[in-house]
Amino acid sequence: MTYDKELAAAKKAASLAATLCQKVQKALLQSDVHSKSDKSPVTVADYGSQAVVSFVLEKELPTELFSLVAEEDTGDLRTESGQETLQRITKLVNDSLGNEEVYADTPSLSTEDVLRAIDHGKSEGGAVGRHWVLDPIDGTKGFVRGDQYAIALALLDEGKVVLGVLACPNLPLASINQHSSESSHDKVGCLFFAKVGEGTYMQSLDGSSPVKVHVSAIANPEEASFFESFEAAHSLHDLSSSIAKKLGVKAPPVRIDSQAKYGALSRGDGAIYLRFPHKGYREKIWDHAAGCIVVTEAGGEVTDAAGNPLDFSKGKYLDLDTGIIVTNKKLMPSLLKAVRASIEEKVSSL
Ligand SMILES: Nc1ncnc2c1ncn2[C@@H]1O[C@H](COP(=O)(O)O)[C@@H](O)[C@H]1OP(=O)(O)O
Ligand SMILES: [Mg+2]
Ligand SMILES: [Mg+2]
Ligand SMILES: [Mg+2]
Repeated sequence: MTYDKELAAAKKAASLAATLCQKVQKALLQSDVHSKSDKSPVTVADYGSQAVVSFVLEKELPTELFSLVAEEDTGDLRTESGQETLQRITKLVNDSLGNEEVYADTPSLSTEDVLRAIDHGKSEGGAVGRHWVLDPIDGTKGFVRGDQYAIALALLDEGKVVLGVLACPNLPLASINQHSSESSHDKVGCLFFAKVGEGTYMQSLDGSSPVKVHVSAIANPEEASFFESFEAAHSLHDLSSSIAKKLGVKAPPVRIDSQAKYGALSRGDGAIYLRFPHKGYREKIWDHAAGCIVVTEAGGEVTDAAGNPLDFSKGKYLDLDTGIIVTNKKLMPSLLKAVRASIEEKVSSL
């Protein structure tokens, strides 16, 4: 079947990367968190995860042209002060791969091999051919806090997302909606995956059989709950709350980090996800590609604030009107109306 071997490789790559991230999150030292030039945090796990995914995809799909658009680059790791960090990343990567029987005989990667694997992620993407799209840790701030994060991997074919995998190591296997009990949150670690035209499935990261998931069927906004960023710096919480009020949503927002929001929405834990970055922020394709197909294949819709579908064919960035909104097909028309009204109010009050 189409993209079968690509999906199998993507699941394997994201699961291995998740194991690496879990190990680092457990032992996280302050010295593992560095600041990039845009002031966002990056850890040895972000780099390690990118190296592992890049290595596994190339190994598993040797006959295909390999193009990867990924978040991290090796600039800081090639400096004098980056050498110790690079050694640590290399050890982490070798430990993760060494634990896999199939790679046990592969010679250990050198620091140069690791740099090369990370640098594979330099592709610009676009509308022609196939490109893998990776966020090695989406929600680094959540990761550093000990909260939610995701390894998000998708495949673009001629500008369209054709498969997506979201590994969410800290997301409970049971629903996180407001009616679920705390005790049902004990078992964590979800792997969501979707292939175009074939639906979305979830399994546990430790390998249970996959179950098909669907977005919430709620049609009455009063019964809906909505997700937004944990970090207020990532999304305008006041705009989301004005939209929710207009719609008649009663429940308070559920704030969690990363594309785990798309995963949770795809299985109906909540019905709406609203994201309105501050002025001047440009959304990147790796922050939405996997989440988008996971939600749409589960029966949901993902659009910008003007109601247009997201266009992943323009390179690294998404050119968007104002924000991103996600919900089921029944709620979308009234949600879009509330979004427009709230944005107009905001503009006229300036
Ligand atoms: N200033 C910002 N505005 C919006 N999103 C941001 C900003 N800085 C980083 N991000 C990205 O937002 C996503 C997580 O945000 P949220 O948890 O709010 O959904 C991540 O992709 C994060 O990148 P990163 O992958 O580096 O963590
Ligand atoms: Mg980052
Ligand atoms: Mg991200
Ligand atoms: Mg990231």
